[in-house]
Amino acid sequence: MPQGPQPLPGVAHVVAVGSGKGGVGKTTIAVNLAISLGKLGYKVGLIDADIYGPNVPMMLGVTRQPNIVGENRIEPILSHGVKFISVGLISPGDKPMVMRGPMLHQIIRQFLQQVEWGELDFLIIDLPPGTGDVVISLVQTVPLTGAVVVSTGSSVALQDARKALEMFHQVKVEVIGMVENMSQMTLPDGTVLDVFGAGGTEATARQFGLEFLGSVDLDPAIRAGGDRGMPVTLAGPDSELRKPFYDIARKIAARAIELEEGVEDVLEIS
Ligand SMILES: Nc1ncnc2c1ncn2[C@@H]1O[C@H](COP(=O)(O)OP(=O)(O)OP(=O)(O)O)[C@@H](O)[C@H]1O
Repeated sequence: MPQGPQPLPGVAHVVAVGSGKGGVGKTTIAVNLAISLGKLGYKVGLIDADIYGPNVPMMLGVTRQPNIVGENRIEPILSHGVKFISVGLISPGDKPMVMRGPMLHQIIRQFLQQVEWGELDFLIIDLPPGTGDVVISLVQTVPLTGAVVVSTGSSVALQDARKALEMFHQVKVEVIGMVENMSQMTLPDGTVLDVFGAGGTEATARQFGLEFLGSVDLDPAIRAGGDRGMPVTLAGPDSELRKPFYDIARKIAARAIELEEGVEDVLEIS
C-alpha cells in the first residue's frame, strides 16, 4: 500500500468547501457551485462529508441509497448533472450520525477511493462546519487543490471563518478564496436590507491576502430551491440572483487550474 496522499485517477481537481460556523450556507454554496460548474461544461462530483448536517441529498433531490457495483465499488448518484455521494445516504432519515474518529476516517477514504467517480474535472467536498477530523482524513488521503471558505459578513461568523483559514494553513491546504453568503436582501419594493453585515467577508479576505470570490444575496428563492431539490443555478446564469454563483464558479475553476499548473511547473523545474 502506498503511503501518504495519492491523487485519484481521473480526478483533476479536489476542492473543499468549509465555513467555520454552521448554518452560513456552506452546503447551499457547494451544491450550487457543483451545478454551475456542470452547466459551464465541466465534469463534476460532490462528496457530502458534513456529518452533522448531510443535506446534499435533499438539495439535489435524490435520497436513495447508492448501488454497489463490481467488487464492492460504490456507484455515485447522478442528479442535475452532478455525481454525488453523502454521509446522509449511509444514515438516512432523522437518525444522527454517531461515530468515532477511525470510522469517520474510513468513510472519507471510501468516498474518495471506492466510489466510481470516473473522469472528473472537479470533485467538490462539502465539509462539516468547524475545524477537525474530516479535513485531516481528507488531506491524508488525497492532495487537495484548495479550499473555499464561506461566511456571512457577521463578526461571529467571521471569527469562526478565521479559525477555518488557520486550520487550512496548518494542514497546508491553499485557500482559493472566500465567499460571502446571505450578504444582503432586496425587498419587493426595492429596499435593500443589510442583514448580516455585508462586506465583512471581503474585508477579512483582504486582511488575509486572499481572493474574495463574490457575494450571494439572502433570497427566499435560494432557500426554496434547496428545499425542493431544485437549486436556483439549474436555470442558468441569466438573472441577478444566479449570476453571482456562476461568477464564483468561474473564478474557482480558473484559480484551481492555475494552482494545479503551478504544481506541475515546480515539478518540471526540479
Ligand atoms: N443565500 C441564501 N438565501 C436564502 N437562504 C439561504 C441562503 N443560503 C443558505 N440558505 C438557507 O439557509 C439554511 C442553511 O443553509 P446550509 O444548509 O447551506 O448551511 P450550512 O452552512 O451548510 O449549514 P451546516 O454546515 O450547519 O449544515 C438552509 O435552509 C438554506 O436553504
